[in-house]
Amino acid sequence: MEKKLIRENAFPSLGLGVGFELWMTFLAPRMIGVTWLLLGAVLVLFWAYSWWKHRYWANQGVPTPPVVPFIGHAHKLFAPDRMCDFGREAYYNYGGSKLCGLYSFHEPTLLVGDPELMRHIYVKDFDHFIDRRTFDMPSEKDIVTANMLTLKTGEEWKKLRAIMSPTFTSGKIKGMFPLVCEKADQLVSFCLKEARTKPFVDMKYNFGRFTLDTIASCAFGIECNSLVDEKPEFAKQVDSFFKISTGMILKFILLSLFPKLVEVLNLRLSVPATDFFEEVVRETMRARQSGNKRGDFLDLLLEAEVSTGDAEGTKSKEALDEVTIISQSVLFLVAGYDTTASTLAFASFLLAKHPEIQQRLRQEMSEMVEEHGDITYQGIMEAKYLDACIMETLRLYPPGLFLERKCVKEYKIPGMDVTIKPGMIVTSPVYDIHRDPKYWPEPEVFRPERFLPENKANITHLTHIPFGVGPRNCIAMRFALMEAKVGLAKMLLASDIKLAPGHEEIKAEFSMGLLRPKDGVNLLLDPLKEE
Ligand code: HEM
Repeated sequence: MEKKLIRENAFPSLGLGVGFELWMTFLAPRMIGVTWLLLGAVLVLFWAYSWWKHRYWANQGVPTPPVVPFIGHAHKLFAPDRMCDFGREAYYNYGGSKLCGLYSFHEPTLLVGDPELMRHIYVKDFDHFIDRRTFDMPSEKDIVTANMLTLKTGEEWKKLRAIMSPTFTSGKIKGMFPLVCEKADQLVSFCLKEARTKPFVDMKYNFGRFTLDTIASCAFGIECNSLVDEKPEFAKQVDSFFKISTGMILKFILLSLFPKLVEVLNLRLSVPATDFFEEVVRETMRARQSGNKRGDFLDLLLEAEVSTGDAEGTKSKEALDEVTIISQSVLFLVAGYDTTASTLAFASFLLAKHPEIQQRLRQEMSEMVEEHGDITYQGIMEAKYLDACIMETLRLYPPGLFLERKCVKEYKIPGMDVTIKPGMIVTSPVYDIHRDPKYWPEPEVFRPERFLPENKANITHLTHIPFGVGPRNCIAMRFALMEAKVGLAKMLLASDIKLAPGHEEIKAEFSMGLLRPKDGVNLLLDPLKEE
């Protein structure tokens, strides 16, 4: 009776009466039970679906690290700080040194570390793997990023790459040499000035200013003055490209899972600093169109706007649109900045840690100056120990941790029963290959001699790949090497580089596929000449 009263009081105005009581007493618990049962069934079905999806590699006899239902390995692949450790685990423990299957949620991807297999994928059968991963960037705000060469696909990529490649012919690089030397001299003065007033010099910061000023000057004739201005605006803006926020990672996860939602929400995926560089390039283009030609990268793109002629000999304009030109220009400024600066920073740290190697390199530089009268293009190109030191630095610290290609035509891996389907991503773990004791005895040791001409025959083909592999490798490799060599040679001739107390070890940051020094590279500089 008491129970009944309470129920009636609880629903006084609804007038639910006896029927409701019946429902509450007998049917509701059953309904709840049925709902749980249905939910459980859906979950089991979804789990079974996930399990079946994650059988993809096992069915082809390809090893995989343990998978987590539904997410596969995405929690490790998308976590910037875990990605590298996971790559190493897959490389050494799950067959990645040959090939290993991974899952980004339910999407199978392949990790290929075997040099012979890489030769097939990246070089010989490149027409099956011409693209990299693409992102649908529907927002107008991302148009500059979406049109960069790095994201271009198929024929469009081929055409654009052919237009951009002549930027770095031997003749053009030689022509840029005096400009690079000028910027390197500014770098040396700036560093020595800092050495007089500060307890140590942050070489990552300073090399970053040097590489930014150099690429801006060589490719566009823009003077950034990052080594002269107190508060260099260019440098501040370019730095923001390399600060990866949680928001950005979440946006990319959203993009890979729900591209339509990103489109509906009109989310911006590119870094806001892109707008700053877009404006700089627009201004420079306006100056060029009024007649100032330099024969540099920007001119190449602008001239490609008016290339003519088809098979029948009819004149046709094949213009590069303005957005395409701006996109490649912004890409060059950003790509030309961090990679070379990190290489130089790591090299100077390694030389500070190994004074005997530093001394041998300085000796080679002094002999070059004695022979040629100054640092010359020919002298730099012929300096074998300098080349070996840069190559060994790039082996230990390759700025790009992974290479990546997207399959565009079904591909059967030679000699194996494994098929790669169109759309599948193939990656290669550069960092792990570079430190694999199978290819590099005592891999953790900085030993430039490995790259001297007499020892080069001992290096297995495609086990030293800091600039990538095949027709889609780094477009600016020869320029980057020349720039790094000039910067390092000038620094060594001007100053002894030493470890700073409390900064004897270097911390590296493995972030979104890029390897960079963490928290700068702080060193002591001891000038070799009276100032
Ligand atoms: C030490 C310096 C550098 C290193 C280690 C480096 C490394 C790389 C790597 C690993 C790739 C991908 C290659 C592949 O997928 O096979 C790449 C691509 C690229 N790099 Fe570099 N890079 C450096 C300097 C530069 C500079 C100075 C520029 C521009 C001025 C530049 C522009 C590019 C561009 C545009 C691509 C995309 C090529 C394409 O998709 O066709 N890089 N770089």
